[in-house]
Amino acid sequence: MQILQTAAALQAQTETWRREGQRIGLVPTMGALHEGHLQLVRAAAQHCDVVIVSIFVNPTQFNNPDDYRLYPRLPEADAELLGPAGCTALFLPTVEEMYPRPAVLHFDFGSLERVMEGAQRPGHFNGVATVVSKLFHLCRPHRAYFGQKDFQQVAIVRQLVQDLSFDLELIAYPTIREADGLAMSSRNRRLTSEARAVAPVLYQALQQAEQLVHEHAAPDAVRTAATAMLGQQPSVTLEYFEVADAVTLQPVTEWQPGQEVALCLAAQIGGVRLIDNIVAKVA
Ligand SMILES: Nc1ncnc2c1ncn2[C@@H]1O[C@H](COP(=O)(O)OP(=O)(O)OP(=O)(O)O)[C@@H](O)[C@H]1O
Ligand SMILES: CC(C)(CO)[C@@H](O)C(=O)[O-]
Ligand code: BAL
Repeated sequence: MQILQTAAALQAQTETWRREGQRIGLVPTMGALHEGHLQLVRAAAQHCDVVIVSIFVNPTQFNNPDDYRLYPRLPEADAELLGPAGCTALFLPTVEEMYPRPAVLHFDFGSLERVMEGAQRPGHFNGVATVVSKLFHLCRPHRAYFGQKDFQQVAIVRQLVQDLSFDLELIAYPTIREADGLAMSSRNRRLTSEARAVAPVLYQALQQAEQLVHEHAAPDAVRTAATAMLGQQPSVTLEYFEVADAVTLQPVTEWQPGQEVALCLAAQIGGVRLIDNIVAKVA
């Protein structure tokens, strides 16, 4: 596996691969890799000739300076994991390499970004769209892999691909969980053992909500039940629990038969912010 640290080196390599007719897979990450990331890399290796993994803790998508400062950074350990998973090239740029001057691009994804993560984290999706666009230009992937754990991010990137006519296939990969149901996340490393013991309640609340959807409880009753379950845990601060249409991401007030709904939440446990979701189908 080669490690590339400059945009110029990455561009030269991807141009060569394109000329040779190699199919390029891209897995963008912020590092502190876990099994969720590695499954994306393995999936990319299965379907592509070469796989680029980027590790870049992107400052422009953080609205909270402490969250950015405390984000786990483990580049050496990450590099060890990537070769065996099938990564061909690790792109590990500095902030100055990615942003030689302050980022000024402005994206507007309309109603898709005015809810949930977009509403709670001002500027977040502008930063995501900026860095993902740059990565798409530098890597010129045939396929780009993203996790469903970041459900709204997938919807935003899908819109970005369409709006800017990126010639690539977007692959949304299912959420990988710990044995107790907690969605794998780099931020899980920051949980204390007490917080880690409580954290599976997030998935339990989602499972309860899914069951209620299947029982045709009203959307507001689903929200209320989830909020009540999470409210029983003093260390959990719920930011939102939403029942959203899985395509438009807008809050659901009435079920449509056959509709897919995304049950999405964000919560802080002991000061660590986690997100999770389940997609359920209305009978
Ligand atoms: N548990 C998981 N299952 C599947 N994909 C995942 C999982 N966790 C992260 N991903 C995906 O990996 C890519 C990189 O995510 P990122 O590096 O932010 O990791 P993360 O674990 O989501 O970290 P955090 O949520 O703490 O920022 C994203 O497309 C993300 O959706
Ligand atoms: C897609 C991404 C790598 C952009 O920084 C990030 O938002 C993430 O890790 O999900
Ligand atoms: N995977 C989500 C990226 C973020 O929280 O900024």
